[in-house]
Amino acid sequence: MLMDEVRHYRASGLPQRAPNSMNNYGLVLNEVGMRPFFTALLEGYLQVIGARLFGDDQDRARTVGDRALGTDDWGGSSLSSHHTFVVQYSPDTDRHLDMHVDECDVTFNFGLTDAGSFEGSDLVFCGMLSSLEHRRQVVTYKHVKGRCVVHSGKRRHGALNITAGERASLILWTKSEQFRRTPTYAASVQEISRRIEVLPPETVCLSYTHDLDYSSWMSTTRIKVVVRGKLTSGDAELFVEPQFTVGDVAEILCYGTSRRGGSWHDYRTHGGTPPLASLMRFSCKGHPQLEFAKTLEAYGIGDGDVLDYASRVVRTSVVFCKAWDQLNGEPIYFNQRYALSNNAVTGFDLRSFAYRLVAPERKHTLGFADLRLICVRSGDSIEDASSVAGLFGRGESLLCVRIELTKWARCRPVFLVVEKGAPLVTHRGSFNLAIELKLLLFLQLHRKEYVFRRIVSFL
Ligand SMILES: O=C(O)CCC(=O)C(=O)O
Ligand SMILES: [Fe+2]
Repeated sequence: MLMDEVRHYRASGLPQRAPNSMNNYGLVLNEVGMRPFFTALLEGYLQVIGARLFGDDQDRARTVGDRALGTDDWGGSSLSSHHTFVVQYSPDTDRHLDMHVDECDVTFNFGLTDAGSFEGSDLVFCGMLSSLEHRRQVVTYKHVKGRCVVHSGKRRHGALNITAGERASLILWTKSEQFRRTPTYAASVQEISRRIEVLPPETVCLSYTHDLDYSSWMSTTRIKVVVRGKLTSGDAELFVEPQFTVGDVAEILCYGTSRRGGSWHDYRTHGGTPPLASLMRFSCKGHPQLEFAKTLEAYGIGDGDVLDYASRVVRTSVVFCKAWDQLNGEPIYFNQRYALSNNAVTGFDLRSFAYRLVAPERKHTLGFADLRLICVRSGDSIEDASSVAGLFGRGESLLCVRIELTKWARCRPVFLVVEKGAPLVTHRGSFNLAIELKLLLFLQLHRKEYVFRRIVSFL
């Protein structure tokens, strides 16, 4: 019945937003008139359970049956508010949920789908946020319809890929405002330094969104796919991480080699034009002309991950962004991308490109000679004859290039040069995902294929 309501609401066209910052599919039930019902559920039933499992020393049970519970006080004795939503997964929408902790103190997660109607999508629980073992696996759970999993919001968890069918869960994130004001709370949500982890993290507990060291732990095994006779520039090699889906790689090739062909999603749902990649043939392990899917199957390629995807496939390039303010502030909009396809790109190429970007805005008042590029790190002017690849400092993954106009105006376009492939950039002591990776991550999560097509090109 609840799922019927969710479907009806979603079909109604009434306003709705994503259930939380990580799930895109589902519905916030509190926002469609159901808050009072779930408040009653919390007050009538769940508070008691919260107190027994995560309450103060008087309320908290020490054992369940003859097993030690081993939980701590997470404000379960005074749970007072809730954020209640439904999340949904399917192979074509949200496929998985990256490792995370919740924005709450105690989470109640009810399975809404028959276990037989989906495959995969197990919930994986790892350690507590502030423990040395927070990236070690503790238990894996397969949802059962009608059964509720109760866990501390601060336990690291995530959902594995769903490989078939659909799954939905009803989730109540509950909070204790009272507990949040205590010093115990402040101490227990301190993230521990990665440096003092005793055992190395387990891959399944790594988060590509939250772990700065994610890529360094991921498998480096990769295969080489050679694309023959499809590119005007000749044969090309593509390195592929084992986690890639067939679709991920096919899409890259598809976008890189041709703008023709439909999207995988439309093709699977409605038929019509197949994606170009499905018509392509590849060579692998000495077998020429293998169908793409077969090539990757031969290597047991699994599911994809966008950071490695970006780091292995989309190589160094120059991203032109405009920002009116701080150099490392959020750029106001994404403007244009210049692919550094080889080491031969020179300062002159960059300046010509920059000129094409700036000139239309300055009407006809800007001559080519009015424009100079400055490497922000060194403060040096970039000479026309210099190699752009050589501008990256050792180990540096972000290089800012400022455009200077001899006739200076208030608005200064700022150009960022990003070496894709390094998910992190350090600038003035802060860590950030490189802009392109943020975009890729966003696009991967939101599956905005039309935008994706515009920014990813095969080098
Ligand atoms: O997929 C699930 O059941 C868990 C979802 C979850 O962890 C969350 O929304 O916080
Ligand atoms: Fe969660």
